[in-house]
Formats: sequence, C-alpha cells, structure tokens
Amino acid sequence: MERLLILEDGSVYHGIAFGSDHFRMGELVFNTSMTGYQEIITDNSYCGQIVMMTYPLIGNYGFNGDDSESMIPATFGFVIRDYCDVPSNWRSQETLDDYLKRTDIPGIYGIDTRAITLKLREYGTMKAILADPDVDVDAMVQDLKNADYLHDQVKRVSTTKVFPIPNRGKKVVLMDFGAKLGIVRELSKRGCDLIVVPYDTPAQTILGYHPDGVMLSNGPGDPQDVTIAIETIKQLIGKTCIFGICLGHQLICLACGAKTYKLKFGHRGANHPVVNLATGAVEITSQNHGFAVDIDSLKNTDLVMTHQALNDKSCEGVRHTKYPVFSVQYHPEASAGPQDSNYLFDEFMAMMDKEEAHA
Ligand SMILES: NC(=O)CC[C@H](N)C(=O)O
Repeated sequence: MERLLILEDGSVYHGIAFGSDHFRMGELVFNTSMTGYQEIITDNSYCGQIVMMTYPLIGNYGFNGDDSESMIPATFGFVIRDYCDVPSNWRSQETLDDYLKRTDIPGIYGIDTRAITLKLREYGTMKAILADPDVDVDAMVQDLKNADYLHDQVKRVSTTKVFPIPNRGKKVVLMDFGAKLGIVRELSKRGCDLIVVPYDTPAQTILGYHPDGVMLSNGPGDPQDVTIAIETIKQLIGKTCIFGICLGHQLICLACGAKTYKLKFGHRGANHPVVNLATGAVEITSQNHGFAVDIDSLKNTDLVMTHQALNDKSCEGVRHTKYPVFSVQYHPEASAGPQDSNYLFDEFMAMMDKEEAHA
C-alpha cells in the first residue's frame, strides 16, 4: 500500500507502507549507522522524532529479544530505502514490520533517503509526518509549518516508579530520562547495585539512598525543558560522584551555568570521531544528539572540555575541576556501535572507589 512522507518545506515523497498506521508529526532526523536499527528504533532519545536511515537495506537480520534499548519504544516513525522482509539471522524472532506494527510505529520504504539527507544537511532538520495517499497534502504542510516541535518528552519516557536492579557492588542511582538499557548493562556488568528513579526525583531523596554515585542517562528533546532535573543536579554536585551521558551531559553543563544550542542537523550514527583532549587519542563513537553544549559558555563555569568532535569541533565531553563529576555527549555504552569509549564506565567505577577511600 502506498504511503506518503510529507516535509514542512512542502516536499512529498511517495513510498510503501509498513509498520503501524498511527501517524504523528515529528522531527525528521537521519542516522548514518550501517547496522543497529533495532537499537536505534528502541532508543527513547528518539521520542518525538521520525528516524531515517541512510544505509539502503534495513530489516535483513530481523528483530530479536536481546538488542532492544527499551521495552516500550517511543520513536515516532521510521523511513528507509529498501525493506528486507525475509530476515536471516539465528537470533531473529520477528520481522521489523511485525515489530513496528506491534509497537505502534509507522514506517515507509522505497524512499530516496540519501537525497533527503542531503536536503536536511543543507536546510537543517524539519518537521515531517507520514500519511495516507488520500490526505490533503496542502493542509498537512500548513499544519507542519504551524506546529511547534514537541516539548517535555522526558516525562513521556522516564519511569514513573522507583525500582531496584540489585547487585553486590557500588550503589548507583540512575536518573532515568529515557535511559538506554545499554547503560544499565554496563553498570550491572561492573557489579553496581542500581536504583532507577524518575527524572523529577528530588536531590534529598537521591542522597537519602546514600549512593556511591549518580548516573544521569540519555533522553529525548531539548535539555532546557528539563528544568526540574537541572535544579536537582545543582544540589547533587559536590555531594556524590556523577557521570552523565548525552542528555545527562547537557544537564550537568546547564546546572553548572553553561549553555546549550540546537545543532543544524545533529549527530546520529555509529562512526563519529571524537578526540580525547587529555590523551590525544581518537575514539570512534556512537552518537545520537540534536543539541550540544556551547564551548564558549564553559569559560564561566567550573567545567573544562575533555572531548571534542572532529567533524564539527563541537563539545563532546566535560569534567568538573573541583568535584567528581564528568560527562560525555556520545554513547560509551555503544549499543549499537563501537566500544572505544567503554573505558569511561571504568573511570566512573574508579572515581567512586577513590571517593570512598577519601571518605
Ligand atoms: N541521546 C540523547 O541523550 C540526546 C540528548 C538530546 N535529546 C539531544 O538531542 O541532544
């Protein structure tokens, strides 16, 4: 069955329907990863966004029970060039189409995703929607033009209840802004006794758990929307070890007085080069962000930049000069992507060890 992809600039692309038919307006973003569509679709940082893959053949290894980054995906749509409906992989349990239908995510294939990517690179990300072919396209374009980008996505994907993931090691409170399960996996692998808390949990409650450290997760949307967590982080700094990933990184920077801004078309892919400014080593990283920390604004804070993107020289990591606090804009848990930055979880463990020895 035919389906349309309509962009706010009035362009209309004709493709073939798959997945669900629950259409929602979202920000159309592109991801350049060659593999990892399961991890991408289930990464709740994409809440409010329609993801378009530049790699031309998607679906060929199906969907499995191991690789999802959340149990309830929040991606608004999925756009690809060619769809493979006969997956071939021993771990595959269902097709991508079955998964998207089951989780209410609409898809479209037969789209020249690379041509649209060139457009987004030139003009920036745009609002877009998938639609049935008989829709009133002009009215739809007008709606897209008038619509605001979605706000406050974090509350849609954060847990509403505190829950433990018990273990015998360091006690870590994970503030869930839409946390990828890869972060849980990396901390659990290192023995961390996790308490997962909602995004709006007060600092006193968090400190009441007597944590060795606090992990600030990735999450969707504009970091400036999450004012309540920025205030919480201000109160946590200096009282416990803190490690932030992606949205968590942006929130630490805002809490310390730095600024964030929206990138023209973001960084989404599995091979973004980042230089570690302390060692000069280049890490190939997995990324998914549309906002970034303003490097100039770090000057008036107690933060120093530790990592920088080699493609566009934007800020990719910071460290606090007085307290045990550090963060990165990219994804050291990978999933999907290269493992070069996995050492950052070891640094978090070492930081908690060191603070315990000083206590
Ligand atoms: N993966 C993330 O945590 C993304 C952070 C933020 N929503 C951004 O787009 O920049």
